[in-house]
Amino acid sequence: MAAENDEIKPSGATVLVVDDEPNLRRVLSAVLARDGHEVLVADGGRDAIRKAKAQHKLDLLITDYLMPDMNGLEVLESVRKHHPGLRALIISGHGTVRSAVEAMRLGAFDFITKPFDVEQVRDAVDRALAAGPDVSLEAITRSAPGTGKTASVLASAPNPAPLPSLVNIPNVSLIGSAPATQKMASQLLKAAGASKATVLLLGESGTGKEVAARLVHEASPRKKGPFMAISCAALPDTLLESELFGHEKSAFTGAAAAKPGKFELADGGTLFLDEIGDIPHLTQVKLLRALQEREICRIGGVKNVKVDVRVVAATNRDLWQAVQDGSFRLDLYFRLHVVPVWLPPLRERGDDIPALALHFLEKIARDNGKAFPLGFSPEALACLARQHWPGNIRELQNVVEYAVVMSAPDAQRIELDALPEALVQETEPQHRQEGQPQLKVVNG
Ligand SMILES: Nc1ncnc2c1ncn2[C@@H]1O[C@H](COP(=O)(O)OP(=O)(O)OP(=O)(O)O)[C@@H](O)[C@H]1O
Repeated sequence: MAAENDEIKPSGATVLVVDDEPNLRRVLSAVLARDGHEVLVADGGRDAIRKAKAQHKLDLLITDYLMPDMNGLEVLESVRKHHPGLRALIISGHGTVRSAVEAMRLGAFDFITKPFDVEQVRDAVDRALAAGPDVSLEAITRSAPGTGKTASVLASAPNPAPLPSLVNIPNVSLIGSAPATQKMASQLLKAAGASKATVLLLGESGTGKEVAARLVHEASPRKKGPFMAISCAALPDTLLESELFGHEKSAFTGAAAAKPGKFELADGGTLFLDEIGDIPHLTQVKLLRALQEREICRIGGVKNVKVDVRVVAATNRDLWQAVQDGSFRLDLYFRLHVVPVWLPPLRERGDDIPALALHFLEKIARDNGKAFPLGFSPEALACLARQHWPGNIRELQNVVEYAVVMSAPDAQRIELDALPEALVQETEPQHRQEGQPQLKVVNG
């Protein structure tokens, strides 16, 4: 088995291993050398930069995240000045997902949490080497957008734990640190990295599918391209087709001028198709063709137009069930079900409720021109925490909005009596028992 694997592994690469723990350096060097790579070791960031500078050829950096002299992302940033496009694996025993997210955003290939399995590292090394140099390099060494600080300064901010934002990239703020949320975020970021793969977001209404779709776009190499969103349930059949594929002049009554559809408008970027489970049969056929051929034909048009679009689709329906009962095409299902990501209901990430509630409180108070209340009273927070939240994060947001409106303009905090009465009266046990995920994720 090992011998078989050895035959297909990339070998002969030059790898720099940076870790202040001698044992780890030893283990990693031994494993990599056994796989036929040339291994350089450094016991810290400065040593790594010096060695990288002196090195002509470097194919991969494996660096610890937390080291006494600098963190792994700073090492990556500096080393890349001498080795543009260098791939990196960041290893951390202190791996908050936030650092992982930051690492991926800055162009690290993978983030590995200690304790790790040697096979896991070998696998990550193989994938990083097989991927070749990172061509989106400028994005890594550039200053982090909108802050004026360098990305490494952001990443090394002391103790990220009190910050509620799990992912905070321009246009996207994904709040939450519950294990289910972390898993979701890490899957979304991995999906983002595969710039063409169709992503299918599965989750109940209000679980953050649009936020997730934006994250996939903004964290992907397509982020400079457009992000277009359309709700497939909100439009009558003919209008939906015209919105998706566009139309030529006089294609139908009222088509006074030619109009490009969302597929064309999203060229080079991402198209978010919300409520995909609701599209009519005929549109399913056309969508399938667009996904297969990567080209569309406007309504009333004669020529096909090539489009470079990544589709992120979302549904709160059980799509597999829809396939079973004949309302959704099997071939389209498989076209969409490439990278499925499950968005857990809020009741399965109860730990996120305080951070989400505070996030909405700040945002809503600001939007309403109110002074930002300091927070929630313990009773109010406890009440929020024990709800079942059938409407998920959107419902929590609505409740916070209600509470802001109901509170006195100069209220220092949100009290229990500012929350909707029905919520306050609800009792924990009944509602906790009700909630079961409504969706089945096939092969997910
Ligand atoms: N993790 C999160 N962090 C911060 N805000 C969030 C998060 N998830 C969702 N939201 C917010 O909650 C609201 C509902 O999210 P969103 O519209 O993305 O849900 P959805 O699953 O698309 O809902 P629907 O299926 O009803 O369209 C939005 O205002 C969104 O900004």
